[in-house]
Amino acid sequence: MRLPSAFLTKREQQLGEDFPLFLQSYEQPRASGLRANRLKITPEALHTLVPFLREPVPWCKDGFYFNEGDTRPAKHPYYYAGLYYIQEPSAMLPADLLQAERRQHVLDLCAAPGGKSVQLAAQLGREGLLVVNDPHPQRAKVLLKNMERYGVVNAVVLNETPERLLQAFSGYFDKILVDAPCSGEGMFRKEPEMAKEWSEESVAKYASWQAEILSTVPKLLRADGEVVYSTCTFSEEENERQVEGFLSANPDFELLDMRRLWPHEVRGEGHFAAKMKRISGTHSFASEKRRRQPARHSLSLSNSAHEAIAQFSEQVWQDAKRWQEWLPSGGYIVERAGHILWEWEDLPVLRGLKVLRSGWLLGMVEKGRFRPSPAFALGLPLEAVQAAKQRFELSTKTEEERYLAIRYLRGETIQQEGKVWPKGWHLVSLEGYPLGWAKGAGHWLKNEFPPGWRWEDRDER
Ligand SMILES: C[S@@+](CC[C@H](N)C(=O)[O-])C[C@H]1O[C@@H](n2cnc3c(N)ncnc32)[C@H](O)[C@@H]1O
Repeated sequence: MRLPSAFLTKREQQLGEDFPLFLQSYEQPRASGLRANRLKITPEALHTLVPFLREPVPWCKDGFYFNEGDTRPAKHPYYYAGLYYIQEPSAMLPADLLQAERRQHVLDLCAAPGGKSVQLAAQLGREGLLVVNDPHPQRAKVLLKNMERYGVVNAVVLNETPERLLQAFSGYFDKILVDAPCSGEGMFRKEPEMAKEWSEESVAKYASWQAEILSTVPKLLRADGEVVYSTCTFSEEENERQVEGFLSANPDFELLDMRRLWPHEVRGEGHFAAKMKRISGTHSFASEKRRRQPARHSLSLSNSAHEAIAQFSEQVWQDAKRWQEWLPSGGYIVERAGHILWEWEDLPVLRGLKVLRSGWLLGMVEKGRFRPSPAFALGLPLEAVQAAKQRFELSTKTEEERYLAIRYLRGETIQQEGKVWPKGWHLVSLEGYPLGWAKGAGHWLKNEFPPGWRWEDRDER
């Protein structure tokens, strides 16, 4: 691979006698990894279920290596059920360093496509609020899709600049991840095109953007809150210098931890992460920004919406009220223009912000009928799958079964000899994990797996 000479000179100055080892790392195959999605499955259970996992990633308890040559993990029905996220191993470091805790307010400021957001969501569990943001409109859409695919129910997805978040979230967050846009020097082995675009000017340009993004953090973070700043680049200007600049501009913060992963020292492409904590000050969320909320667990639904969901719940679970059991605690149901959502109770007023999603989209009420969203299925806990009476269970145990699962994921209508499906909604699951919806129509099962989410390789069997 041809690397820019100014880039090599900089690394030589930075690494000294380790520089030849660094250079040699470009001749090694790159490391590939995936991470168990704890919202669905433990790493131990995933390891038993999936044959292609290799050793654990040392700095991430949910991560594993896999060999690119053996398999394509993105072409497995388990991937569609959100059981794992394919992630470059060193990219697993920053969220593990931040460690979100139950009931916290967490912000992923530069979040798309959402690898670290899913990781933070799993740490948070179904309690607390995860705000994920990306200012790039198309990337924010991918971020939303990933939140839904991975069963994250307590995320707010925004498409904003950091500065504009202040109007709603000043002093609101316990933890913030700033996985900043960077010159991507750690991506050259994976995407050699990036090496061609690299220049000293681009490093300087990113460094100035990073400082600007970081400058909003103190205003968004509460007293004694923590921030992790990370990049997938090597330059000191984008890493240590940013941390130094941040700490000198904000003397109420201290450095808790700072780590670098180098590709010649670990199996990974390289990453930088620094954790800082606010040690003094009284910065706090202005309570007047809280919304006037209905009581906890309350259902502020119109009668017609209530009836429509009850009818749907009776079809799937044979009980009109059963659907409410699957909602996390600490939130409430809202209805907006026919959209039914579960939202976290502590959400501030979002007026004026570009909101792609403000919680768990359960579905829509159209002409008096409830249409469940794909996100509703994928966010359901496993008990909800077990309890479903109208359920279409798929498997990957035999070739035939695996092929049927792929046919569902491709969006095909399902017909099976001698099989009759009662009318109404059926929850589709894969070995007990929720996957989507289908509609019974006698000898047919109409596929409701959404077009943008489908298995695309037509030749795959
Ligand atoms: C390194 S990527 C984030 C990767 C992501 N954290 C993940 O793990 O999947 C950086 C992101 O920052 C976004 N970005 C660019 N300018 C930004 C800004 N001024 N403020 C916040 N995010 C920005 C980019 O659109 C990009 O999606």
